Amino acid sequence: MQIGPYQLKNQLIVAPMAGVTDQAFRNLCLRYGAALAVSEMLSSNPEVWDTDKSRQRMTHSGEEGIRSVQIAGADPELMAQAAQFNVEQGAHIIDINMGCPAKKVNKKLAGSALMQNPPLVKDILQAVVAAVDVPVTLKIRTGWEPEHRNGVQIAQIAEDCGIASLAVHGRTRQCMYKGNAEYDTIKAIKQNVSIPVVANGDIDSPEKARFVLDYTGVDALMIGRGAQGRPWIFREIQHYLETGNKLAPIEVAEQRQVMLEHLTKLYDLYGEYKGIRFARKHIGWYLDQEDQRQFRADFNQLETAAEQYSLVEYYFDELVQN
Ligand SMILES: Cc1cc2nc3c(=O)[nH]c(=O)nc-3n(C[C@H](O)[C@H](O)[C@H](O)COP(=O)(O)O)c2cc1C
Repeated sequence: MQIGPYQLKNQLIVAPMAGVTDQAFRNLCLRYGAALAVSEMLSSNPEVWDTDKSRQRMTHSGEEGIRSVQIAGADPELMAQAAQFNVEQGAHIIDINMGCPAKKVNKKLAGSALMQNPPLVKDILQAVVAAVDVPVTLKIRTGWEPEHRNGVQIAQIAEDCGIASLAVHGRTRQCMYKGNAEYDTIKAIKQNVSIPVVANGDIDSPEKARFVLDYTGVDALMIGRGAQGRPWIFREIQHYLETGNKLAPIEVAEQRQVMLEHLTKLYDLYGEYKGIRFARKHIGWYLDQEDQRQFRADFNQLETAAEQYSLVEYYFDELVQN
């Protein structure tokens, strides 16, 4: 798939997930074969750019691959300024978030609430596309609510405004994360625009990836929660798409190495206090089985990076010995 001047090496993209897809996690996914990883959403409100959180999200040094930075907001002028600012900070692609149902975002009528207001969508897209020389991509849901699935209309507006590619999460705003993602609207969108379309929602296995590609005819797939605690899912899916065969599950030694590296990167990125809190979330996803419950409980009690690191090492040493 082509996004402006960038030819993606395959059809797999890491979904933006605030609080999850930081630089440490994006780099792991890219190493395991994802062609592109979209950053966590950044507010278009300049008043918050000077916070630790925004600064962390805007840092790209050490970042591998094509840098796609997501912005969120509802004011065309502020969105245009945010896009320019992030290009100055090193973004290669600007992604606009019209897919987020979070209350905090929607109160300000940003994220997926914008889909209720197609003229405003047009104003925002035109302003951002005109403001920067890099490709601008858009992420939407299928509509505002199940009775108003206006994804096709918004997609056509996006195409007219010069959006370089469109990712669609197969739920409406009202559905939040309930039920299953539906792919019929995504298929209809693909049939009604000529810009690249990316399918998103509930793609969590190689077989599901194959199914969604075939069913919708889209150009690429975007994977979010399926990669939590499993960044190697991109290798598994790519292998399956290429060969039709499933890879053996990841070896214990490799999983150990990935988790320990991930911990180190989290401590580096956030410092010890915040790093150990982020680590609890990620380690909980890596080791999420019922028989790993005691491990998780023990891990979550720890208050230093050194103890967390040692407990993960110990866990794997025990696993190899038994
Ligand atoms: C914890 C979390 C944070 C998210 N943050 C964002 C975000 O910042 N921007 C965005 O466009 N979507 C965000 N999303 C939505 C995802 O990008 C994706 O559309 C959704 O999770 C469905 O894909 P999945 O089933 O592969 O997870 C978030 C989802 C989760 C679970």
